[in-house]
Amino acid sequence: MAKRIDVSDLDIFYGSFKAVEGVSMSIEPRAVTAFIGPSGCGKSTVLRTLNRMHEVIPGGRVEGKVLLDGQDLYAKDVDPVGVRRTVGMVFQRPNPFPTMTIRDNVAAGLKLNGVKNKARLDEVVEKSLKGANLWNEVKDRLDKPGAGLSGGQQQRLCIARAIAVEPQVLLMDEPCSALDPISTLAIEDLINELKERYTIVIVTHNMQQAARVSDQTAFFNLKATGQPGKLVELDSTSKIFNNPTEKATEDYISGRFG
Ligand SMILES: Nc1ncnc2c1ncn2[C@@H]1O[C@H](COP(=O)(O)OP(=O)(O)OP(=O)(O)O)[C@@H](O)[C@H]1O
Repeated sequence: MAKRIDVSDLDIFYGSFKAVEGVSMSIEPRAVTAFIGPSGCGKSTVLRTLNRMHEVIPGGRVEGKVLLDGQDLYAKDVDPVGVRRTVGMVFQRPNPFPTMTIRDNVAAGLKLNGVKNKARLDEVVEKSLKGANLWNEVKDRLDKPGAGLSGGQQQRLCIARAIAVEPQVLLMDEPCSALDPISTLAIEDLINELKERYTIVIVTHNMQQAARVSDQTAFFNLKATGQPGKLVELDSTSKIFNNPTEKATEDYISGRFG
């Protein structure tokens, strides 16, 4: 089941550096939310707080709240590993486990969770690869290494790996930036299908991509280097691109930024 995310008064730090300040927003389930904004404004940093990956970085900490369907992800009794299972992540560069077979790449998370039954694993591998629109291309080479696939196929393999453990939210940090236009379209089509089942948040530098794939867009900005990034506005994608409330958003969208 897709889940809703509510962020309130979030400040994010790297050691003593406050990278992001005062973010409050709601991310709708079964929809795609795009994070846009200039380099260094904190898009990836905010994304990583949504599954507690930020604190993996030495000195990384947050103040404020992130609620997943009302549950505080940063409450004392919450296990961050469980959070990362519920809120999956796909990275900028496709990062399949290179020597593992395609099948084992997809099954890796389940095996870590203790699933051993081969029939069950095969079933999930097929379902996940179908879900990632990769099954037809790899069904006859499941025992070949993941590294032998094209970049676009590897990224779809990473998406299959992420959805195999049945997360409720998928975070994507510039998932197409290392891909050619055809692979990019395949991933965008896939995002469009996946949003029927998942809450999706995508960081993208490509404004056309944000306009194509997202339902909501969040624009982040920063006043100057060394200052914390802030959320300027979050609204429906058509509003942000056609009639934003804030002048800073309009300047950025229309290329007058900087
Ligand atoms: N591991 C880190 N250690 C210290 N500071 C970091 C780290 N990662 C990011 N920062 C700082 O946090 C701020 C926000 O960075 P972040 O990568 O989130 O921005 P971004 O909007 O995603 O940028 P880009 O579009 O260039 O990827 C920047 O000032 C950056 O230098």
